Order: sequence, then structure tokens, then C-alpha cells
Amino acid sequence: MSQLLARIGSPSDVRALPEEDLPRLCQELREDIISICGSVGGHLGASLGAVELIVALHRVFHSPGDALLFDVGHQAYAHKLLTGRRERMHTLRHAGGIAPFLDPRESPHDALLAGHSCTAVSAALGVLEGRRMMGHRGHVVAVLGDGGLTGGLTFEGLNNAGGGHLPLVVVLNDNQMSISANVGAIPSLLRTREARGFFEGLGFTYLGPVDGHDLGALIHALREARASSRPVVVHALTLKGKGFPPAEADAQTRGHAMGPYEWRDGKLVRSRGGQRTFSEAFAAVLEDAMASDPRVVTVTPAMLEGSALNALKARFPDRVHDVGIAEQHAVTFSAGLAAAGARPVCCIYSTFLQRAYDQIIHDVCLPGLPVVFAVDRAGLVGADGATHQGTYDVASLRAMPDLHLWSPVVGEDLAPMLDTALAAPHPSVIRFPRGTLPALPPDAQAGGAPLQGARWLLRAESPRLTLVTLGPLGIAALDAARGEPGWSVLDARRASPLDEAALLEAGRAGPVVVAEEGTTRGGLGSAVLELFAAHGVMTRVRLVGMPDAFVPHGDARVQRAELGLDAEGLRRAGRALLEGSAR
Ligand SMILES: Cc1ncc(C[n+]2csc(CCOP(=O)(O)OP(=O)(O)O)c2C)c(N)n1
Ligand SMILES: CC(=O)[C@@H](O)[C@H](O)COP(=O)(O)O
Ligand SMILES: [Mg+2]
Repeated sequence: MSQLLARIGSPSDVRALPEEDLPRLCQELREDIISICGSVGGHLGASLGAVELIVALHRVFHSPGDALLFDVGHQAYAHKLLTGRRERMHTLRHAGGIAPFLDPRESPHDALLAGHSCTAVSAALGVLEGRRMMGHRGHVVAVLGDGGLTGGLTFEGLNNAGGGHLPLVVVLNDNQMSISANVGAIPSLLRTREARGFFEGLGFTYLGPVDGHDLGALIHALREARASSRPVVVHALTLKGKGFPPAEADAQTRGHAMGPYEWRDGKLVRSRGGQRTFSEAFAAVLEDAMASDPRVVTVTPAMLEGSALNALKARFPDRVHDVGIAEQHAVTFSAGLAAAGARPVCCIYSTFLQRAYDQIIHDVCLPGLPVVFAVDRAGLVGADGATHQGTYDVASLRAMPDLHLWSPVVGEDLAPMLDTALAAPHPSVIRFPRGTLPALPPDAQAGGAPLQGARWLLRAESPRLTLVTLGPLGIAALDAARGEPGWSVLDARRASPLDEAALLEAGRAGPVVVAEEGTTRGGLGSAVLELFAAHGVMTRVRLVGMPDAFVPHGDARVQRAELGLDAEGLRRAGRALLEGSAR
């Protein structure tokens, strides 16, 4: 029975509890987190590790008058539970339900929106300076993980804060883990007494290290930090996954993110489909490439697990580089590798690639270096929501001259795509979605490398309409075209540069629907419209894709249907276009 938690409606209730009740409160928070993640999945490990920290923060600081900014926000389920959201926590990560990360539109206790890492220190410093300017009082706290300390943005914020005199409080939640084990020099720095000198050298008062599960020690250190008139770091040592044995025992990630699970006969059973994902298929193809060509090298910014690269890292420990939560560095490091004659494959999520846009332009495309970007999670991602949708990669990357942007319909397309990209003298992107592999349709042969632009998945003898698609939408388009006389399906396969001949042929034959899982503003559809305009092709065109709005968390399959990104939606779009053109 959660007797204490049931009485907590806001942080002032936490402050009102007798000190001796706090361990029980932490216990109840853990029970809730374990039970919620069991039914809806989520960021279990980080949230379990931060329970005492969050209770101590709410004990010492007075949110929302004091602003608490959690880096990423994935560790803050206890914060959600203590700030009036407990009743709705069973809706976590579901459509219309509690958000996966933090968002001030959900609660005034969430000082700033997050989801991407390394923003907390800069944002907190901005809030502190902004409040000072506007004459507002209140303390500002950035809660940062040791993984977040591997990112350049964090260092930019620390440098700015430490060089000033504002009393920013940084709480370093050091569990020696990013999603996988934390990397680089930071983990050992944080385990030595040098950590004090490091932070003091940056201009911070250093408090710690404190046991991040010892409430008394935490509260004592946080009170000291609250009283400080200058920048201060509280260094707390925590255990990711604490209090849930299967997470504590998970050597790879300490239960970082888990799908729903349940107990059967005393054993934890995770519900995972068991089907192969695009990430796994790409990693297998990459493994073959690394085995046959010693120049091929893999780079990941802290996403070994999500990009399914663990086996690759075990086989090629010196040629798989986890560089930390450092997307900009990952891209420029890849550029350097390519300049030296290696063949880097930079595996990166679409949403995190956004952070490295200038590096792609300046460091890779301008010098024309043959870096291959494996852009994972391209399109709708589901429960992680707006911060993590892979919306903008096509629209932003197709602006680069001589960057070839491929997307597979099925897993079988990946090998020829990677071979084509690795053999090319210019940069390439292979974008694929979060999710499992569709089956190869009988007519759609993968083809051998080097690939040459678009592929007709279905070619009508007397064409009336063409569905032009990118990626696995080709399968939905084939379903949509079934039974529709005169409908063709053209898999664009390469969003940039376009296969102009194939697309002009489609446009001259009749109306065209362009469907993509990415923004329609500037994406493949826009490219096709530009092409048709340039060549005077006057056909009717309809664009289907992600809208001119941020798509929130929800079930990606449901969202696809709502956006018309499924067979039914494409059939509707095609029919509407034909009816319109008949009028
Ligand atoms: C820019 C960016 N890159 C990658 C990620 C994916 N990611 C989310 S949490 C996380 C690990 C964070 O480690 P740490 O800051 O130590 O927090 P912990 O989970 O250990 O509490 C990563 C890599 C992200 N959210 N944002
Ligand atoms: C918080 C964060 O950014 C990651 O943990 C992310 O949620 C992983 O997403 P995937 O589950 O798609 O790998
Ligand atoms: Mg960590």
C-alpha cells in the first residue's frame, strides 16, 4: 500500500513529512516506478537510481519557485509522481497521456522541456540569468547525468556558468552509465579525487562525492548548495536500476529503458516481439562490411544499444567507437577518419543528428568526404514522442550538394545500399525507421550494388496514377494499389539526388501521390514538386507525410493511420486525387 505517496499532491507535502518517513516514501516511489514501467514500459533504470536524489531535491528546494531542470528528463519519474501526476502515471508514454520526458505544459514543476541530452546546464543558466534580469527570486538547479557530461553542450554551459558568479546549482547524478557504460575519460575522472580539481578549475564550488542513496547526506549537501552565492556542483554517486534486481543485474544498460514486463513463476518476462528490427538488420550488414574491408569503421554517439551495435563492438572492439553523447564530435570525428582513408559509418538517430547539422555541412559535405550516415529512427518513433520523432532528416539533408540519401523498403535493401554508399566517393545517408522488418514483396527484388536511383515496385500498363514512396511505405503503397487499375508504385529509393527520369515519367503519365515518413515541408514531396515545376510537368500532386506540427507521443501504428501513412490512407489519397482531376 502506498500510504505516504497517496497523501503527496505537491512538493510541499514532501517537505511536510517527518524526516523518518522519507525512506518509506522512497520505497513507495520505487514500487510505483517498477509497477508503472511493468505495465507501460519506460525509462526504468535511470528513474530508479534518482529516487533519493529527487526526494532530497524536493525537500530542500521549493519547486516551482525554485526551478529544477533535469537533463533529458528520463530519470524524473519520481519527480512526476511527487508533483501531482501520480493518478495519471499509468498513461505514461501513451497517446494523450503523461509525457515521456518533462514539459512545462504538463506541469509548472517542469521548468523547461527536454528529451535530448546535455541541455540542462545551459538552460538552467539561462533561466537563472533571465530570472535575475526580470527581478524574480528563486534558486535554479540543473540535474545532470555523467553521460550528459560527455557532451560538448554541457561543457559550454559549465564554462559560461563557472566564469560568472550566478549561484547555479548543478547536481551531478553519477551512475557511471550512459545508456551503456559511460565512455571516454569522464568515468575515471569522476572516480578520482581529481574530480574536485576539475570542477573547481571550472569555477564551481565542489561538494561531494556524496552517496546518492543516503538521504541525510544528500539533503545536507543540497542545503549547502542552496546557501551558496556562487556556482556549485553536488556530486552524487548512484546506482542505475537501484531496487529492482533484474535492472541492477543488467550489465549492458542497468534497465535503462524497458518494454512492459511481468512476473511469471517468480521470473521476469519481458514482452518483446522477437522480430528482427531495421537496426539489427543494418548492424548485421555492417558487420559483413567490416569483416571484408578493414577500412570500415563504426562510430556511435552513445547509442550502441539502440543501434544494435553491441555484437559488433564485441567483435571489433578497436573499430567500433562509442564517442559519448557527442553528436557533433561523432560527425567531425567521422570526417577525420574519412580524410585519413578509412570508411566511417556513423550510426545515429535522426533526431540526434539534428545537433550536428553544421558538422555535416562544414566538415563532411563541403570537403566531399565519403562518410556514410546510418540514420536510424527516421520517421515516427512512438512512445518517446515529439523530442524524438525522426521528422527533419530528409528535408534538411537533401539541401546538401552531392550527398546521396537512400532509404530501404525492406531489410534486403540494406546490403546493396551500404555497398553502394561505401563504394561512393561522396557522403551518403541510409535512413531507416524504428521498428521491425517488413517482408520482401515478390516483385520487389533488392538489386545489386551499385544501386541506380528509383525502382518500380509496380508498373501499370496503362498508367493513371503513381504512388511515389520512400522507405517501407513502398509496402503500404503496393497494398493500396492492389485492385486499383492503372496505379503504379515507384520506390524513390534515393531522396537526393532524385532519379529525375523515373519521376518525370511518373508525372507525365498522370497524377502523383508522394508519401514519406518525414515532414512534407521541404521533404521528398517538395523535391518532386520542384522537379515538376522545373520541367513544366503540370500534373496534380498530393503530399502525404508528417504534418507541419510536432507529433506527440503515442502508438506509431495508430499515428501512421491518422496521418494517412498506411495502405488505407494512400488509397484514399490516390482516389481523391483521381476524383479531383476528373472534375
Ligand atoms: C542528444 C542526445 N543524444 C542521445 C540521447 C539518448 N540518451 C538518452 S539518455 C542517455 C544516457 C544519459 O546518460 P546520463 O546522462 O548519465 O543519465 P542516466 O541515464 O545514466 O541517468 C542517452 C545517450 C539523447 N537523449 N539526447
Ligand atoms: C531517453 C532517450 O533518448 C533514449 O533512451 C531513447 O528513449 C531511446 O529510444 P529507443 O528506444 O528508440 O532506442
Ligand atoms: Mg549516467
